[in-house]
Amino acid sequence: MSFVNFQGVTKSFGATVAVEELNLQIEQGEFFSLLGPSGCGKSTTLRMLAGFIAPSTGRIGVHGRDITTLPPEARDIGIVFQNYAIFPHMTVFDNIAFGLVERREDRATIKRKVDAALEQVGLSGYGERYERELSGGQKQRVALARVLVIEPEILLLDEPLSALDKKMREEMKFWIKNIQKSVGITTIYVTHDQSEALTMSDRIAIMNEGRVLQIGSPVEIYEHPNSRFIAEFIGESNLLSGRLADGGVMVGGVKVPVPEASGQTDQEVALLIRPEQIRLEPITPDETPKLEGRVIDEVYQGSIRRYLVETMGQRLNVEVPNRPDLAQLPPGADVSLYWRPESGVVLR
Ligand SMILES: Nc1ncnc2c1ncn2[C@@H]1O[C@H](COP(=O)(O)OP(=O)(O)OP(=O)(O)O)[C@@H](O)[C@H]1O
Repeated sequence: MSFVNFQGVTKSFGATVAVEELNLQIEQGEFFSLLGPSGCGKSTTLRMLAGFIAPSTGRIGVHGRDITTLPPEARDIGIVFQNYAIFPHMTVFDNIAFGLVERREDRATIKRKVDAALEQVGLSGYGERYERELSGGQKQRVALARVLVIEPEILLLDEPLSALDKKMREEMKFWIKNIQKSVGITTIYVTHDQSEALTMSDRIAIMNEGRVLQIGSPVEIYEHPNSRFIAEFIGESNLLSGRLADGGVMVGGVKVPVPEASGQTDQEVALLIRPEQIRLEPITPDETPKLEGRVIDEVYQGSIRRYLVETMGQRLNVEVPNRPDLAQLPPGADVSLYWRPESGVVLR
């Protein structure tokens, strides 16, 4: 039996179906992300688990207990939102102590637990500060400490990094993941940012229009997306249109080998190739490459060069590391293209 169980959960707001027939199992200690575009239903899912809204149909279970109709305060769940919900008129110490005071813990225990929480989030010595004296990242650390100190069974994080600047977001991604691992708390993270989900999660559920389209590890989701929607939503993608053939996909008169191509010959498919999987080389006169193309555009982006290459009547994005041993290819250059057959994913 999984730790968190959504069974046939649907939530409608009038005519809007925010979440439809959700069946989701999350294991104890897992870092699980709900990822999807705005309006896909991820916050609604989280809010139903927290008890802020009730499902229209279906059941939610935690640790073998049916919590579908329990009020939020009767659920053992902590939540951190996008906007740092810390009290401005209280010190950091008192903010973190808040839940413990409500539970009427004694002063010595409160002091010990708050000091430990401050240390855990790297804010020892910040106890006497007020919200206005903290950076955005520090405020989110306080918000997290305030939740962790009461040792909930489940931690819910609703876009906790989206109000931070890019550099702080990068730093906090690793920091949150590390803290989650060291505490071992079952965590459900809501985000529309694929890089956050890929970096932090054990597993990711990709949602769209109220439904879960795929669940898998970051590697499974990125390397084996099960639909065009996911291929395009996660990372950069080239989707070549072609038709299934024996051992490959026919693209513009060329058979591109693929590892497995079950399905009907001649069926229309898309062949996904990630930009970083393609190797580009200048064509030398004695070469007969399998795939030839021409550079249409080149964009310098510091650590990589991005090329737009026309081949087999279609255009591909190619990402090449900026290294002295890799040729720089100006627009107009004739090139050969290589990738391993197993880098291609056939999507229907
Ligand atoms: N209280 C509400 N009343 C009416 N419709 C709602 C309500 N809450 C959410 N919805 C609708 O339900 C759908 C899913 O919303 P939800 O907030 O779960 O999406 P989301 O994936 O979290 O989006 P975002 O990333 O923009 O927060 C949307 O169409 C939204 O407009």
